[in-house]
Amino acid sequence: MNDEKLRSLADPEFEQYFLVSPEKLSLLLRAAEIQPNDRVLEVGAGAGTVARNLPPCKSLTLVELDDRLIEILRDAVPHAQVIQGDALHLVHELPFDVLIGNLPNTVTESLIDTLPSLSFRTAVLAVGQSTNLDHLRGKYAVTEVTTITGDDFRPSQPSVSRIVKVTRR
Ligand SMILES: C[S@@+](CC[C@H](N)C(=O)[O-])C[C@H]1O[C@@H](n2cnc3c(N)ncnc32)[C@H](O)[C@@H]1O
Repeated sequence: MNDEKLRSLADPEFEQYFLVSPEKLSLLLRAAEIQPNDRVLEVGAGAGTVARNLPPCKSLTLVELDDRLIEILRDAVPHAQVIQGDALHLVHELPFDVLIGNLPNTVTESLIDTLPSLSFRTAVLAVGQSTNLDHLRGKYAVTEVTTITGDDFRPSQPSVSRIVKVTRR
């Protein structure tokens, strides 16, 4: 999908900025360490710019709240199961080994609070610059992968986010 189409799809109400930087996508994918037997869940999958770059895995499920993007995701990533709904509810219902998410910061912070109640091996999440992750550090190793901002996205994202990797100790 070209830049113009991504810009026209983006709805500020949903804080939609789609990650397109090949360098940042590659860092994100490397951090996720997806194995062929993994069940992968991406929450807030947007237009599929991350999902279509994911390596082969046992199953790929994409959750997106905005119903305008559901058919676009199905076309962009035909091998994925695409579900319209709220990630904060669906993470409790869907099984996964690897979780990937670049959601609005307030949603991510709620997701982070709920992580200890979920069963997974690795989560790779975009978080705000000031999002506090200290409460995860006892149970999980939390490492910073990279920062993403500006022209890493279409449209350009005004704020800076951090991609963090969370793995069970
Ligand atoms: C910043 S965009 C990122 C899209 C994609 N992950 C990427 O990096 O290109 C955030 C996406 O999360 C979706 N979203 C917002 N709240 C959500 C929620 N509660 N559950 C699922 N998706 C949500 C938005 O509609 C939007 O597509």
